[in-house]
Amino acid sequence: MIEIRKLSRSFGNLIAVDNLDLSVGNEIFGLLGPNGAGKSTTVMMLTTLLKPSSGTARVCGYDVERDSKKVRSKISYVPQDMAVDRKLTGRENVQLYAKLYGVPDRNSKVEEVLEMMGLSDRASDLVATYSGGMRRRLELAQALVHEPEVLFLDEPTLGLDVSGRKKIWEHIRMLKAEGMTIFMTTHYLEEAEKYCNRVAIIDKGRIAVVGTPENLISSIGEDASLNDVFLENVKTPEEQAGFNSTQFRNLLRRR
Ligand SMILES: Nc1ncnc2c1ncn2[C@@H]1O[C@H](COP(=O)(O)OP(=O)(O)OP(=O)(O)O)[C@@H](O)[C@H]1O
Repeated sequence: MIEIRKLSRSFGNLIAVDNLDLSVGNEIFGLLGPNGAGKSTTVMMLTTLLKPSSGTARVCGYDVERDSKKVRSKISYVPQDMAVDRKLTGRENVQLYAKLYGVPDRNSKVEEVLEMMGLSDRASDLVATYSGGMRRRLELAQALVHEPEVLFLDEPTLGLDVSGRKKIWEHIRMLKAEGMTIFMTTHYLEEAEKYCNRVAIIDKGRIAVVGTPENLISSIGEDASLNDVFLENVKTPEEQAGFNSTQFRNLLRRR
């Protein structure tokens, strides 16, 4: 569903994404990495919102630069920041999207996705009155209205409480079971460990490791977790600055 070859993106002298190679099939795929690692930049290129500096990416067989319109018709993207209008009702938000995408049989499709996300009862209420979890589910409903083949999610459970996060994951898994490919970023490693079919850890624009959570964890040790895999593959700020942890502690002691 997604084929990335030697994909790079620079901002001035900064290389945000560096020579990325990755293939994603029909799965829940998690892109993990520290702040500033290049996750959002990668997602922005795959969703045609940002031009690559070099390399190629194909989504559903279409090139993100040459066939960007085709790509957009096959995907949906739920960004980190709010993607719904607080001054409209839930239903009006989804209707707006359905109209923009020229969805046939619009009204019944809108009701179907609202129902799917458990929002039918509150669909006539203003989004301003929704909880964070409901708003996230509305963003998903909106993203699903044109039946995308690939769904890109930037930190879908960020800021939600435990039950809100559980609900979002139930929906994500249901979408995968129905044949949708999910490409997501997250900082919640325990969620990625539990729910992603495969993950990649990216650091300073480069992929450090990619694989199933089970395989990555077993390569570290018996009682390990995805947190340990992450820490093993991502440089801490002091390591990036050329210190090892002992040097860093000594430096702090001297101050
Ligand atoms: N429009 C831009 N102009 C200049 N630099 C940018 C721009 N967008 C991103 N960057 C830089 O590119 C690097 C990668 O940023 P990116 O947002 O992709 O990281 P991220 O992994 O998504 O981080 P986070 O987890 O904090 O969201 C960072 O150093 C960031 O400051």
